[in-house]
Amino acid sequence: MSTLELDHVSRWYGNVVAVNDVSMTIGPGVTGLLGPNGAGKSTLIALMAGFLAPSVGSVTLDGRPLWRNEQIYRDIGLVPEPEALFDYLTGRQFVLANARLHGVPDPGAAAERALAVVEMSDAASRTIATYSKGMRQRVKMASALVHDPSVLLLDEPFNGMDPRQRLHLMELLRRMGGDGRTVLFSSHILEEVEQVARQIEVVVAGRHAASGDFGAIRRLMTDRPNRYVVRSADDRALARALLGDVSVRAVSLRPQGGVEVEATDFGRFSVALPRLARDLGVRLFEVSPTDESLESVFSYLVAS
Ligand SMILES: Nc1ncnc2c1ncn2[C@@H]1O[C@H](COP(=O)(O)OP(=O)(O)OP(=O)(O)O)[C@@H](O)[C@H]1O
Repeated sequence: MSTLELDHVSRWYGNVVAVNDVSMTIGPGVTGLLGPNGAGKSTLIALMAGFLAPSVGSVTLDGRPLWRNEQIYRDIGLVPEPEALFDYLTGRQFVLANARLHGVPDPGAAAERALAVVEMSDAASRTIATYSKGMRQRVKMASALVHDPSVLLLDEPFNGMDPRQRLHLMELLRRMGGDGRTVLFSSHILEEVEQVARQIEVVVAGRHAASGDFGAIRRLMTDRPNRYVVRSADDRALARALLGDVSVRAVSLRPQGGVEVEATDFGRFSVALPRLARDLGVRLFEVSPTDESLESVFSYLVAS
């Protein structure tokens, strides 16, 4: 059982602050590292893998510092995001090379075991150039697992996978977590994370924005104020009525037509709007959210 600990960690590249004063503890089981593009997820994973030194703060595995600590690499498996594979090698040769690099006692047996775990034994004699995206991901996973590490770190492992490959990988991650390994994977998609991860850590613009199980994170995201544009046959009358409803925090008439509504409670608002329109005899033409982008959800989390 292994626990990764980040204690007030910052990392900058020149004058770009990629990770800003992050403290978090990653224990056994599956943890999802959620954040929009550029949030600092890859930098955090590189810090946890011992590939990068923190500019400030410390990253430890069971109390041992990760940076420049060769012994610790035996405990860590990393599945990086870039497709840096050797296409001319077969899957088996690639995994075997990694087993040798790690200096495992019986590299041949270790490679076969790792290939079997990711269900790649049958395709192991083909060159990597002939693999699909999902197969490439699995062979990377096999090479990360070949030395049987207690910690597995995966950077955006679901990117570019089709639904079947996605389900397969989710199942594999669950199994790894269930075996007591400390598994952390990054993603920018909440739905993806909540299907596998027991614990979710949210990072935005280098900062640690939220932490909890998926229920807690989901609540944080859906309870934020929601903005909608409503177009109707009589915007002014509708705006007046909406302002009187508890589910609505602010209403404004847009110069180009339509009412902009800030709702505090989406559930109540979705019931109140059609009821008010019906009572007023006003026809509704369109209701559309104005800020459903993931970035706006994340910015709300950081601001709160
Ligand atoms: N080697 C580098 N030199 C300069 N800036 C960097 C370097 N690596 C990352 N950055 C910057 O640090 C910030 C965080 O990048 P990082 O790749 O860690 O984020 P991310 O959440 O993994 O994003 P993505 O999902 O797009 O890979 C970004 O602003 C990025 O441009």
